[in-house]
Amino acid sequence: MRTALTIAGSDSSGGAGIQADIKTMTANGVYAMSAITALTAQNTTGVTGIMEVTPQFLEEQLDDIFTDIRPDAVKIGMVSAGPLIKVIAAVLKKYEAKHVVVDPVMVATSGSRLISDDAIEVLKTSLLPLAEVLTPNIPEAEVLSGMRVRTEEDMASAAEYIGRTYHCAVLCKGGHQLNDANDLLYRDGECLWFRGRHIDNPNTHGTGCTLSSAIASNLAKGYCMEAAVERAKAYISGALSAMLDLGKGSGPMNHAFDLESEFIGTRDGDKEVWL
Ligand SMILES: Nc1ncnc2c1ncn2[C@@H]1O[C@H](COP(=O)(O)OP(=O)(O)OP(=O)(O)O)[C@@H](O)[C@H]1O
Ligand SMILES: Cc1ncc(COP(=O)(O)O)c(N)n1
Repeated sequence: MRTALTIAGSDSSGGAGIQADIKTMTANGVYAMSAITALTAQNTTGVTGIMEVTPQFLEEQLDDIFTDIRPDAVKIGMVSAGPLIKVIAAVLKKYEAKHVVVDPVMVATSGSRLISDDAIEVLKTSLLPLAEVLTPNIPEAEVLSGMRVRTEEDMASAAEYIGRTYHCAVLCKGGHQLNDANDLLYRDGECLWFRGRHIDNPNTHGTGCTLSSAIASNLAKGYCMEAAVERAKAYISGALSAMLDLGKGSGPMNHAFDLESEFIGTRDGDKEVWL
């Protein structure tokens, strides 16, 4: 079985972060491992607290993983502080990690800030150059390129600038802002559009985490970048189409849409009767 590692923050409500990544990797047929950068106390309405791990403890988790079960791909999500980013960069180099997917998480769907300003600078100088592919959404692409992104042409220009600067592929996601389901892949001087079907579902908590983990899983299984993105888009469309509706805010998706999940008891009026 192929293996994948997520380096990210824990989401107590289970829809984004480490929890979304492990569900996605499992559903995409790879063995999932995790190195946790921070605990967050959050639900679908917002993040109420962040507790970072120490850089030493993150390094210990990563050393234990790489010296035992080597990941075939690595996905990096929320890393809120510069010293943690430096540890990740050093470990990826030390173990010559393959298929590194970086989702440059900056702000949660609920609006909460998930990275400090100085950490963005460390991200740019030490982590982005190690990535095979970056997956910014539009606001993140604006921060990384210093450009305003308002049109599809702007998405292509920003992705090209980021790709040339950090020598990697860039998947600029249109979600929630320009065109929801249409993403642009810049790779080796060429732009390729992935035009998805817009799904009318307001519950999009964790879409970015899920897409990047699905790409990492498919790279781990040996698919080329274009096929990995295509398959990841199909997976996220399935998870959104399942129309799960949990929580008071922008809720999570159904990562296990392929598995049976209905209540098997019966109903007596308003009451659930257990078998
Ligand atoms: N309503 C939708 N219908 C179909 N696909 C969607 C929809 N919303 C988002 N997507 C897809 O989900 C993926 C994640 O994109 P999105 O822009 O939502 O990421 P993000 O902003 O980083 O997510 P997050 O909510 O985790 O911050 C992309 O492939 C995008 O096209
Ligand atoms: C731990 C963690 N990582 C990432 C996100 C971003 O996901 P979203 O923007 O969908 O809230 C999050 N909310 N929490």
